[in-house]
Amino acid sequence: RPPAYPPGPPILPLLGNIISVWFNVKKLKYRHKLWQIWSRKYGNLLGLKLGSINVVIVSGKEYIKEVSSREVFEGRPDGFFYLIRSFGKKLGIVFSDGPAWNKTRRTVLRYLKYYGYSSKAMEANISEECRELIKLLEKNVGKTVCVNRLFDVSIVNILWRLVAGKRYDLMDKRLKSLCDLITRSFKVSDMSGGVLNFLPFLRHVIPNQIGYTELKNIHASIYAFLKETIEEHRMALDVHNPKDVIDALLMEMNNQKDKTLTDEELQVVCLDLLEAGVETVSNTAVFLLLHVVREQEVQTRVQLEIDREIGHSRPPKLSDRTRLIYTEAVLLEALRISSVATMGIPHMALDNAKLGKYVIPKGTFLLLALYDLHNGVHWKDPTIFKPERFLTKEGNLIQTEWFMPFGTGRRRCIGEGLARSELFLFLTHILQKFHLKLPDGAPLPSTEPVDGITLSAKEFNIIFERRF
Ligand code: HEM
Repeated sequence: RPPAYPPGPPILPLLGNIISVWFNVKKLKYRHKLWQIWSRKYGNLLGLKLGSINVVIVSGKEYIKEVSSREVFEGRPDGFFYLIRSFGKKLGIVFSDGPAWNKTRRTVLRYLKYYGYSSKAMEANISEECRELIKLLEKNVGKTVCVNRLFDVSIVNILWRLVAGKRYDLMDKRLKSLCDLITRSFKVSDMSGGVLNFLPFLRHVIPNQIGYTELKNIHASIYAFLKETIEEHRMALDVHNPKDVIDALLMEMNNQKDKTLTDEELQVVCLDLLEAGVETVSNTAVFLLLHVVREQEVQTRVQLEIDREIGHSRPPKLSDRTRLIYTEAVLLEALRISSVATMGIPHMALDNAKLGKYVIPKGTFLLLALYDLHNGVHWKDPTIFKPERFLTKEGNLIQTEWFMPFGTGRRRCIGEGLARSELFLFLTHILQKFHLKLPDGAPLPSTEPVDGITLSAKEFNIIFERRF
């Protein structure tokens, strides 16, 4: 028999699995939970049809690695949901593919590095944001602080200093509302694109109910901010002294012969960096606080390690990472247990391809089950926050292929180094100075996340107490 499409639940004409997905997600609350349950039933390659689109859920480290490493699966979906954020075209880095993606990814990385990415300047940049954040927390010592959006502006600042050469005050109203917009856009749907992707004509019938109106308005506001930023750069551009990534890309635009780099492309690149680089780190940092306030022994062990290896007279540095092994294990455990990018970013088959004993038709979306990889059967007591699982008996860090929060292969995250540095410096700066506790009588904050494009923590409060 010729190879078939991977197995899955029964497919209805026209709608495919949309109705059963809708009912089950309502019941289970999380899409990744449904994919997990169905994958256990049908296998590590779960074949679905959502509307007219084939969607395969890829589970287990072997298949996730295989899909991430084969060129034929290097595409990104071109469904309606993905393209409304980029003028109806495949632009930028995150949702483009082919030679244009490759060129843009390499160019942007080159300029990010030139302007300080992964260098000492980057460390100075993150450290400055940590100092500003500590100042803000100093003003709130002893008070009840809702921490869910605590890191947003700091994280935009770190990225924005490279991209646009500026930072904002942590209380800046415009930047805070920009961050709120990004957060809201991440809650409208999930990485599969939802109804808007699979039944896009519904936007003409029930635009509000399926999130179309909201997404359109959000993107219009974010683009207004980006256009203004780019215009300011264009007016002030000094061709002898480009100051940041936007300047460098504007110069490249002026000098190019093939006209491939357009204004729209530049705007989408900026949007990509903001969307991919802010919610992911911010939500993981908030989960970190959630876990260390819940697990007071973990918090104490990190503080003892900081006291022993760094002391109180100087701030933490990235070079301390090699000695703060337990703290590193805490970061890895937070990235594992809270896996904010539950299904990575969807890949798309660029041609018909064989995978295992099945055939994946051209145009199929492939969602990588990263949450399941990190919280599935491989891990002992996966729901328990246990940093020791990342440590050998001798106290060294364990590397495992069952852990790939940033993906793998040519489409892997370009922000891994930055994200890990940010998380390390935020956590150590905060725990060096403060003890984190819950307000009197408050219940333990829930580890149950809120669903969306990335998972986030439910609202909770912390009291920051000065340690010395
Ligand atoms: C905890 C933080 C982060 C997590 C968990 C995370 C996770 C991921 C994952 C799973 C992917 C998809 C890999 C794939 O398609 O196979 C990805 C892609 C990407 N990430 Fe991150 N990321 C984080 C932070 C960042 C930061 C700080 C930046 C900004 C510099 C960033 C920029 C990107 C970009 C541009 C892509 C698309 C790459 C491409 O399609 O070629 N991410 N990330």
